[in-house]
Amino acid sequence: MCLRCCCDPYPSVDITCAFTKDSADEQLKRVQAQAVEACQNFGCFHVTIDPSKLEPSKLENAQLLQDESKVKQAMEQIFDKDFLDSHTGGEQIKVVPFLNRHKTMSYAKYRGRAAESGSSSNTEPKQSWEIFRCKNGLSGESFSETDSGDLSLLEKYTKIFHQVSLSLFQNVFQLPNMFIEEKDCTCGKYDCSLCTMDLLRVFRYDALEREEIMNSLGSSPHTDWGSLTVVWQDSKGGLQIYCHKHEKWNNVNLNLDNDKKVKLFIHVGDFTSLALSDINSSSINWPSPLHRVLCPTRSDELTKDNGDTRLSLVYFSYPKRGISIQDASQSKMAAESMATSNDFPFDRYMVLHNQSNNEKVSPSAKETYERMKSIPFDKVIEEKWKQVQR
Ligand SMILES: O=C(O)CCC(=O)C(=O)O
Ligand SMILES: [Fe+2]
Repeated sequence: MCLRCCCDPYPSVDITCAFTKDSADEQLKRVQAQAVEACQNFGCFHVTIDPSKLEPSKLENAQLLQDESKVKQAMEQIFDKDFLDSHTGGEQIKVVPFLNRHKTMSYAKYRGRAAESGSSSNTEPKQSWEIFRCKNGLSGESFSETDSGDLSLLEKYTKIFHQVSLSLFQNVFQLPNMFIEEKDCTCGKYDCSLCTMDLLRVFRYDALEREEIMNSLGSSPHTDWGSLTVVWQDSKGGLQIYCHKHEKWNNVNLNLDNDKKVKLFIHVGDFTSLALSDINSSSINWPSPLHRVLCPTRSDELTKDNGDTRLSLVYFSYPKRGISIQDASQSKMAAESMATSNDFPFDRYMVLHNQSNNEKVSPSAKETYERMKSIPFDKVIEEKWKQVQR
């Protein structure tokens, strides 16, 4: 059983050179080693990127993430009450179309507080918008006829996060290209749908009274299902990671230097962790960290209610369509053998748990792994989305 300490502080790696240098470069080799070590020891790490050292074409629109107040200002527009009323008509779940920069339709989905996203039966005190990198990701759903230009900003953010994720897989981790879908969506052109499951979610967490915070978690404990998650959180913090060894929740502390660097936090997801682990032994090579989010504390001045909320942008990367855990498995033994170890901590992976609220007896996490490992992961995720009623 893997009982490595993964208490804070979490490592921080400046990955700017991953956008500019080729793989023979010594500085990039050091960055690769630091990032891989962070993934092995923690399954998560901070990254910083210095846009002033990049030509804009290397990471388009990186400046949109440079300044916390600008991100918050932009995102407050889409959570503004009047904006929500006019685009969702007061509904708690609504797909809203908007004109993208190609002047064709894209879609974003709003979820209000009553919309449950996880396994617990309580309402989580947050609102969110989500957008798929695939233009047709939401197009099959019913939507209103209004169009909102403000939502097109979500596509720009999606693109930045995708470029960061791609650069990590290709230039930093140097893993095979099946862990991530590189291509832009062309579904409009070819009339297919969901060419990639990659998606951005923007969360706005309510500020709560101090006594309420532990009873009403912003996000209940979970691991992320996919290849990799990229998180931008504002200076309220609130993201916490669990250390299994010390049975302790640790804050993901922010570096608040006003140095104009883009500051993100990276999580390894269940897919990557399962593919890189040696399932025949008991060892997790790259853990998929258990994490949760605490809501911010409400200040005494009621008028400051809005300023007290916490904002985060969370981007989920998934493997290429059609790829199973077994296809991506880096352990030849695990890829070939049917036998899996009884010591491997399958229970730690949310993707292997039935997250629906129905009472029926679920198979064990190990049994689920056995069944799931050879199924294309996009099919697995479609089933998971049904479990959490998306
Ligand atoms: O809001 C955050 O910082 C993280 C949320 C999260 O963990 C998730 O949506 O999977
Ligand atoms: Fe998460």
